[in-house]
Amino acid sequence: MNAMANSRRTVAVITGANAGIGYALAERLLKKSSKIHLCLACRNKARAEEAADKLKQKFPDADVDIVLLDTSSVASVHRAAAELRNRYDHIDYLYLNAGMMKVTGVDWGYFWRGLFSSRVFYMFATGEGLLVHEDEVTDDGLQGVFETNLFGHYVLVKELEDRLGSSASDRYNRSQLIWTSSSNATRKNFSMEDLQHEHGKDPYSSSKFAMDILSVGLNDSMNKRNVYSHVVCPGLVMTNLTYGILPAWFWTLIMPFICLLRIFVPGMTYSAPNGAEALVWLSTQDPVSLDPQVKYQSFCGVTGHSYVNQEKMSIGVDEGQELIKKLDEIDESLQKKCSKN
Ligand SMILES: NC(=O)C1=CN([C@@H]2O[C@H](COP(=O)(O)OP(=O)(O)OC[C@H]3O[C@@H](n4cnc5c(N)ncnc54)[C@H](OP(=O)(O)O)[C@@H]3O)[C@@H](O)[C@H]2O)C=CC1
Ligand SMILES: CC(C)CCC[C@@H](C)[C@H]1CC[C@H]2C3=C(CC[C@]12C)[C@@]1(C)CCC(=O)[C@@H](C)[C@@H]1CC3
Repeated sequence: MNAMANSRRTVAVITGANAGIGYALAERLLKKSSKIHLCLACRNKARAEEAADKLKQKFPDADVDIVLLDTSSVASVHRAAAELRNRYDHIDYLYLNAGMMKVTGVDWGYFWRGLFSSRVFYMFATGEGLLVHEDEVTDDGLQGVFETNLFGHYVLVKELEDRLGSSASDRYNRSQLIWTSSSNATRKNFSMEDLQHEHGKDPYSSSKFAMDILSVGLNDSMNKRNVYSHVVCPGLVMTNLTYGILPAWFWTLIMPFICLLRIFVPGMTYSAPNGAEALVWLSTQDPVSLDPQVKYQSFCGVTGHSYVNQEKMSIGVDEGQELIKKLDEIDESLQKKCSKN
């Protein structure tokens, strides 16, 4: 880890760290170096404490604490950011991982047609068009998937700006923003005119594509301050998110099939530690040498070994700037609403 060589402690904050990929990431980071200070940013105190206790049991010397953060509430994001600013004068790694997807069903007709078509492997790798989604409106009046996956994280980054990077070009002052995006992110599901995806059918894909655009925009505006942003796809991982699509027993039953499918679709990482591969790998890289136009994917071989693949994206810096401008407008209008109440 690049900040390790410095005498001050290395701080990593992980959102959605109490379960799934976020928790596996926490474990893998501690396995790499028990000197890292971890902060689990979670929405539920009991679940966060349980995860922190589990980590401390496995790594008795580890420095692990929690902060309460609900990315679907701007007030909660502001409170969490204030708490994090209080505790740390510098954040080295900010993992923007918390996320949700509300699925009401699988389009099995589309699945069977896809199975006997040329798009079969693409279908397994991206899940594009296979799921039937729903969304909700948050107390902030925003679309739930948009606010949870993207907007709440954007506000967090903004609020933590003075704890990220530094204008001094010292490499130990660098910070990395690492977003858990998805191979399911597709341009055709995203519109700048319908950022929150109020009128579309795939809010998850839209929020993840917006994440890819945002990361490109943030590099453009923040690299000069030594802040670097990258996106990751962990592959298809068995977590509460996938158990919301099909039951756990089903996924366990078809595990041999999924492992075999890795010959053609290496994104079938299946386990959370495998899925965390690219997230861990990024923390070991010099961010200056990384390409902001690449999505870092966790891949897995048939024998079960995980590795990182790089997939080129094609996103304009101007798109990134436009998205940031629009997110700032939403943020301002929410702040105005709050100050009136
Ligand atoms: N599983 C997969 O196949 C893939 C997952 N991803 C992405 O990986 C990330 C992690 O998901 P995964 O581990 O699979 O799923 P899990 O459901 O296991 O974990 C999601 C984490 O995010 C937290 N979370 C959800 N909503 C909020 C919120 N409003 N505020 C704060 N935390 C919240 C959950 O908290 P709680 O436990 O309280 O619900 C949990 O800790 C997500 O961004 C997801 O989109 C990307 C590609 C594939
Ligand atoms: C394999 C089984 C016999 C049939 C399962 C069919 C679908 C339910 C899955 C096939 C590809 C999967 C997939 C995802 C969800 C479940 C599938 C559609 C994701 C969209 C989950 C969230 C992500 O972010 C993507 C990376 C996944 C891509 C693959």
